Amino acid sequence: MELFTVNRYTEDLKKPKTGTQDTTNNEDEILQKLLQKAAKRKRKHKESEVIEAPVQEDLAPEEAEPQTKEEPVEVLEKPQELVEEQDVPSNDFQVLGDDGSAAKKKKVEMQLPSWLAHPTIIEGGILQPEEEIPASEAIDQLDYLEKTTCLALKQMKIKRLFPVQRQVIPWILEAHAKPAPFRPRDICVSAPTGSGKTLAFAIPIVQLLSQRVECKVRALIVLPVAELALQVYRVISALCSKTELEVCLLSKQHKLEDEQEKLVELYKGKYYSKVDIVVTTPGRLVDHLHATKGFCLKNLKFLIIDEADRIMDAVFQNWLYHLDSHVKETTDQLLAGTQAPLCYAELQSSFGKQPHKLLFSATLSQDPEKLQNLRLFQPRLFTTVFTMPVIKDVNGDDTNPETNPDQGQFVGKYTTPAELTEQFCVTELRLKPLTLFALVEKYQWKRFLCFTNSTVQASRLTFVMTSLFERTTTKVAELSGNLSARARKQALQDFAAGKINGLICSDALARGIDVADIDVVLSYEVPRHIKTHIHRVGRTARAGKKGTAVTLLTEQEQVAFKKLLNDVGKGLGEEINVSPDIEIQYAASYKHALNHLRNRQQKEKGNKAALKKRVANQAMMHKKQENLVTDRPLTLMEKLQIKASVNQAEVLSKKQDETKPQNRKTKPQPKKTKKQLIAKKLMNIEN
Ligand SMILES: Nc1ncnc2c1ncn2[C@@H]1O[C@H](COP(=O)(O)OP(=O)(O)OP(=O)(O)O)[C@@H](O)[C@H]1O
Repeated sequence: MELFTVNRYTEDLKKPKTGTQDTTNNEDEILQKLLQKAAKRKRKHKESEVIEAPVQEDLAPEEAEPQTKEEPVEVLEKPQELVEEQDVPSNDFQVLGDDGSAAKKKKVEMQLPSWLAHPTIIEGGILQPEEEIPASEAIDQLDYLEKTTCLALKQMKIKRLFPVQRQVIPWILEAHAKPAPFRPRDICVSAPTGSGKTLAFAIPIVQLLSQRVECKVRALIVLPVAELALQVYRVISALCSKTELEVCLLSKQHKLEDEQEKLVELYKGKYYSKVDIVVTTPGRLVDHLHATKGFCLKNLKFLIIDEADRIMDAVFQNWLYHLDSHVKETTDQLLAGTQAPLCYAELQSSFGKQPHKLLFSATLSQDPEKLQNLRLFQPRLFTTVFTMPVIKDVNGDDTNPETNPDQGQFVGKYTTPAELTEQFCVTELRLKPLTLFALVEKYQWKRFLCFTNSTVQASRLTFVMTSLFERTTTKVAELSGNLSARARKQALQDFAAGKINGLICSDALARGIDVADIDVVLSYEVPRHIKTHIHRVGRTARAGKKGTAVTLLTEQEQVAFKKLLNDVGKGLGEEINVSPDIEIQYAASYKHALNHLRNRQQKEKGNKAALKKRVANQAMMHKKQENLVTDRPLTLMEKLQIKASVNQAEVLSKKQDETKPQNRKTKPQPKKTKKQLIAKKLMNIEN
């Protein structure tokens, strides 16, 4: 896309006239020509002023549209602007940054690649209640679903397919039914949260792999966090229950050795794969690519990236680079390097050698160009964002801009589930926790998620809310990256079982987590990005069920948040409020809660300072001992190593201190651990 046009005037200068004319004469001639041109223009504009209908050939198309009578000021002003421009002799060069020329610049229109501008629209966005589904749509009536799949779906209590599944599943199955050298187009699917994207890729890959003879890793599903990977693993395992396919979950929640045992086996000096489908996080995948002998991806048929925009945004140990070198030995690389095959011969040679890439997300539309890092093969986009492709006439102009102003605007638009109601509540910053408490009490929400922007805030808010809810039946807990994987799993389980009513979360878990029947999702702090908002509110109103999302805003935040929503074609929603005298009503308990928090923070500060001092003292003591024991002084490297190990110990104990607020009452025992650590380090140095 061209952003600027720079005209270089070179022609006449390059061709000096032959004979007696020197360069000076030539320049004079050019100057004459330019002055003539300027005079000609002046004449033209004088004429246009007379007839009061200016010819605006230099203006952008929308500016050149006939002016209505309601805007007389512009009609008079535009010729004036043009006349003023003529005062400076034109030299046919476009001066960058020049104010006059900037006014003339044509509006730069976003030109999407064809595959983004012409998506396949997923029809039937609203998920109908089960009772209203016609018999013809029941899963056993769908001829593309195998019996084993229907059986598994029935066990999962699924009676019909959702729109995204109805569209994507047959498409993938059909694409793979075509003979060589046909290569299926890679696909990107952008559909709202809770619309059933997991089954949309799980069903076809399980069906297409179920007839395999030898067990090899043929499908790799990559998800951003361990909790999500576990969730998808469960769905795939349930689908595979009626087949011979083996599924394996790789995530940091398990020991690497245990996973290695599940992945491969060594028989008579040769490694064999024990699994067909691998569900993993990017980080863990890289660990196995480096450390697991026999973990082979050369037979990969499907590469599925869920929450694709999130995964492509983050670096995640450069996982794509590592994956690339492990997939297929072909001349054209999977994820980087040469272009996708263009001619028949290339297509034939690459047939079956590259995995079919399937990308899914609810917010894929932010910057789909990023996905090009994956070298998608003739990608196809499936989306529920309802905008028609731009229809251009032969001159490249939009044929009907008035009737369809949103045409072709896929990028930057998001859809939330139709069943979601969005609301907001305006409050003061100092009263936010109290407002949150009052809202839960007023609406009697028994299952809610409350999002904050950081783990520290999640931890503090949980503390205050626990104190506020002390005398009620409502129980809240923290669910953030602060906690260990096990603690997070436990919190989610307790919430699902109804032992906890509210989870106060950081955004680490805003994506993809599927917990049934959440009454309301609360945003305690305004999300920094619109994508975060879409994923937060998407934890409710899932699978066709109704849900509510409430954002707590201060007066100032309200303006910024409204803009954030408007930019993607959304509105603030309905305003709700709590009684204005909540402050008086709950004054005592709020004061009590805040005092508690203050004490806790002071204690934490004290603990940290004491710990730091203790660690420093230990390091000093140790150094002295070392100098006594060994005659020789420590080398620089040894000193650095000791320092690093002490620092590491310090960071570790700090982390433990932060992540286990409930254990803070127990006496810290860092002395022994640190001694051991230093001793171990020294042993290593000496060895
Ligand atoms: N055909 C179906 N019938 C009934 N329930 C379904 C169907 N498909 C999926 N579900 C249920 O809908 C819920 C949401 O599905 P899923 O997690 O796949 O959504 P998603 O589109 O991936 O959402 P997100 O973008 O938030 O990750 C799940 O509880 C799932 O069991």
